[in-house]
Amino acid sequence: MSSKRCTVIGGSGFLGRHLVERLVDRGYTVNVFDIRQAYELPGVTFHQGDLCDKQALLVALKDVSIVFHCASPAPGSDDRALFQRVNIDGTQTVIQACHEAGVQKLILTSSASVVFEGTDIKNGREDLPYAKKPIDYYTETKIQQEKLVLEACSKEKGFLTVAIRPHGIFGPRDPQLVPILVDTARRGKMKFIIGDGSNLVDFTYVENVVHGHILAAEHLKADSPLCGQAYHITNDEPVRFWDFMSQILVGLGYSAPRYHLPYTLVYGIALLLWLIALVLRPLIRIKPTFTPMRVALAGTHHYYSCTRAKKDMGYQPPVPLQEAIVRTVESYPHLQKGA
Ligand SMILES: NC(=O)C1=CN([C@@H]2O[C@H](COP(=O)(O)OP(=O)(O)OC[C@H]3O[C@@H](n4cnc5c(N)ncnc54)[C@H](O)[C@@H]3O)[C@@H](O)[C@H]2O)C=CC1
Ligand SMILES: CC(C)CCC[C@@H](C)[C@H]1CC[C@H]2C3=C(CC[C@]12C)[C@@]1(C)CCC(=O)C[C@@H]1CC3
Repeated sequence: MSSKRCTVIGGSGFLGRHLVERLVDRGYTVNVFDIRQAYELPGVTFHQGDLCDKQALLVALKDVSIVFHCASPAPGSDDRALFQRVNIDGTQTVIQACHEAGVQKLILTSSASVVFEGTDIKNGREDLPYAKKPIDYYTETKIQQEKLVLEACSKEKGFLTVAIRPHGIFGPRDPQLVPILVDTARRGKMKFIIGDGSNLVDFTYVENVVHGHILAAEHLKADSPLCGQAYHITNDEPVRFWDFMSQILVGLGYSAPRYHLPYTLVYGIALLLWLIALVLRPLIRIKPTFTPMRVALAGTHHYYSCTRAKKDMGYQPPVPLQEAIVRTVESYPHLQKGA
């Protein structure tokens, strides 16, 4: 079995597709497994299916030595059953399928948010405890998913696992950060800064996240420290949340937010709206823009140390933040003001 044959579960998604493209450039033979096929690429074989379906997975894992698992329901969803089914039950199925197919390495895309409880994290390391009160169902199931994958690591069985924890991924084709930001600005709701605007956050360029995944796959060996460990992968350049948002907005021709609102007030209102939406759900479906989760992310410090990734796999972010912002803004001409 060639060590350069791999399957990317979730390979039609934002991160997954960037990962697939880079793997192909590096001479890997790549299968994509996803519930949807979003594109075609020479040399890439697509397998459409649900990762909860072991038989479908086994076809995509045949003769493969590395599996990257970067599929998840969208974090913004409030469908608890879906998160449980895909992130927990589905990940268990992925692990079983890897065993049956003789896969040697499983690289999970986890999230730095597994330790975030809505309060400040400054230069957080991987040994911070998992959040006892995760901020949403997404985070709750990402914690369980990461535990499952790391516990499955077994040198005896020849099955090695590692978890990559990126934070705030952005870049070309991201369906989330820039589109939500622009939509909010177009509706005239990006006028306010939540809190004093000094909170530092990690935003990580997608190519740097891809680089971290490939380094992890190539350094994961029975005698390496990576086995069964989690690694933060960030741009290693914490930035003020509101400076980052303003740079993207101004780059696309919109005004930067200017007026300050107290964090506790906005968080309280977001919580109230969330409760109202919950009560009214049987009658009408309301999706507030400022959810408690988004307000917490916008108003607190949350940045992480990637010292462990530097030490164990020689990680350095290849694309600096300012260049990443320019590339991202240029990649969304259709979201420019007036377009
Ligand atoms: N976007 C971000 O800022 C961050 C994302 N992550 C993690 O990175 C990973 C990739 O995220 P994105 O690329 O942003 O999301 P995405 O939504 O663009 O991609 C996820 C892919 O998973 C596929 N998928 C979902 N359910 C599936 C199922 N049952 N079976 C097969 N495929 C399924 C989707 O069709 C999609 O193509 C996720 O695991 C996410 O939790 C972690 C930290 C930050
Ligand atoms: C309306 C504005 C106050 C905020 C607009 C931007 C947000 C959409 C994004 C800012 C931080 C982002 C983020 C994530 C999703 C998009 C943001 C909320 C994640 C929740 C995605 C999944 C993760 O694992 C963690 C990310 C943290 C940062």
